[in-house]
Amino acid sequence: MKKIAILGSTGSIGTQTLAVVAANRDKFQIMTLAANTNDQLLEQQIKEFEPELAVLVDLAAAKRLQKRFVGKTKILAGQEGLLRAATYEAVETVVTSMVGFAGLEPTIAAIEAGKDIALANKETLVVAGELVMKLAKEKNVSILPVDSEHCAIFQCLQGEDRCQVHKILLTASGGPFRGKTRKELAAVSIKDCLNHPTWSMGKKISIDSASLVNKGLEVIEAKWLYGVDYNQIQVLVHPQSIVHSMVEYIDGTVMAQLGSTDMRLPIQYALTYPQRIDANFPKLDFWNCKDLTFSKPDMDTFLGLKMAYEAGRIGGTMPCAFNAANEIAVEAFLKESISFLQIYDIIEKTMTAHHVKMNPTLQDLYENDSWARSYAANLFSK
Ligand SMILES: NC(=O)C1=CN([C@@H]2O[C@H](COP(=O)(O)OP(=O)(O)OC[C@H]3O[C@@H](n4cnc5c(N)ncnc54)[C@H](OP(=O)(O)O)[C@@H]3O)[C@@H](O)[C@H]2O)C=CC1
Ligand SMILES: CC(=O)[C@@H](O)[C@H](O)COP(=O)(O)O
Ligand SMILES: [Mn+2]
Repeated sequence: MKKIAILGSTGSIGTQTLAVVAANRDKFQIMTLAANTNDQLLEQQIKEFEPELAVLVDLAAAKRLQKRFVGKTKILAGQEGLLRAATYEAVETVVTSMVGFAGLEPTIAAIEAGKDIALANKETLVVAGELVMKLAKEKNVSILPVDSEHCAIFQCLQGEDRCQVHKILLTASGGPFRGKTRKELAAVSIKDCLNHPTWSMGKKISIDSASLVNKGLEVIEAKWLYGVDYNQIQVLVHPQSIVHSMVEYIDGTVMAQLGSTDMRLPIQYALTYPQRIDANFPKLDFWNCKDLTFSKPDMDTFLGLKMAYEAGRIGGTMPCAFNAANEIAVEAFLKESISFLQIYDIIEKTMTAHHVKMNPTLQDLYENDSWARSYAANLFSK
């Protein structure tokens, strides 16, 4: 019985993780759950999975739940509660399914406490990949990728010599605006952005997929997970999202992982690795597969990917600034304060103004995240 914590249990990845657990009650036990504000859904989850500890970071939401909840589960509030959920003694694996930079602190706390990490929160490695991977090595904990592409790469690397990897072929759906011109992107709405062609996901990652910032974040995530150079990571637009990514070896062999567009597969694999267990979700049906196509991404239109490569190659605190500017811009876009294309402007201006610090400490990263957030916010709130 694997004992699990889920940070971000009320979100897209969190609820799908609970679906995997519900289908395999003999294999997994939920020890702690944490979310931000959604007390109604967290309460339902507590009733169904009976964790020992549940946390709402938002103090008002936690208070509401503490007032009405009767049961054995202890309910805590705030950041302190979140860190308790991440480091809870009996937990073996922490699923990091919170969104954004907020995922960094509890992930580091969980690694410090010796927990294996099923990593969905890609922002953690974008901001602090070098530090996090080093810490995981020191603490002898596994970082198991949940992101579908990174799970695919991980599977393609099994049993192989990593020194013989020629390149990683990272697939991208192209998002809802694949093929569109910059002019056409000017007036896109929130609803257009959230209409992802192949995946159903939380709002922030859906906007990131539309801007190709998500693919940029994934390039940096792959760099740290697999220790490759940026020129060894090639993005391929594959609109069908069936080939989840590939690895090309020095002899020209290409290994690919294919599967249905269902996040329960990578989530389950991260929780059962190195074993596989039966799927309780639809498998790929080759009779109904459309053509599998691959093409070059349009990085001159979808600047999110181009700027992420730049940020990654510069290194130091630049990916942290890139990420913070994007988070601020996406939040503003979702509040209808800026247009879609302004997301790119805000990232670009923040990166241009940023003074990079190489080999940053965690403290440096926190300071640079704060700096980039306020710089980015000032670009449109004046
Ligand atoms: N969705 C997907 O298919 C995929 C997602 N990912 C990555 O996984 C992560 C989660 O994405 P997704 O599930 O789509 O996001 P959602 O927006 O659906 O869910 C986010 C979750 O995080 C919680 N949360 C937000 N802020 C905080 C905070 N400060 N403290 C504690 N909990 C917080 C939310 O709580 P509440 O509901 O209470 O606000 C919610 O449970 C992201 O990093 C994303 O890039 C990666 C690959 C695929
Ligand atoms: C499901 C998943 O892993 C997402 O990160 C997905 O990759 C988004 O699709 P895009 O390829 O459109 O960014
Ligand atoms: Mn992905």
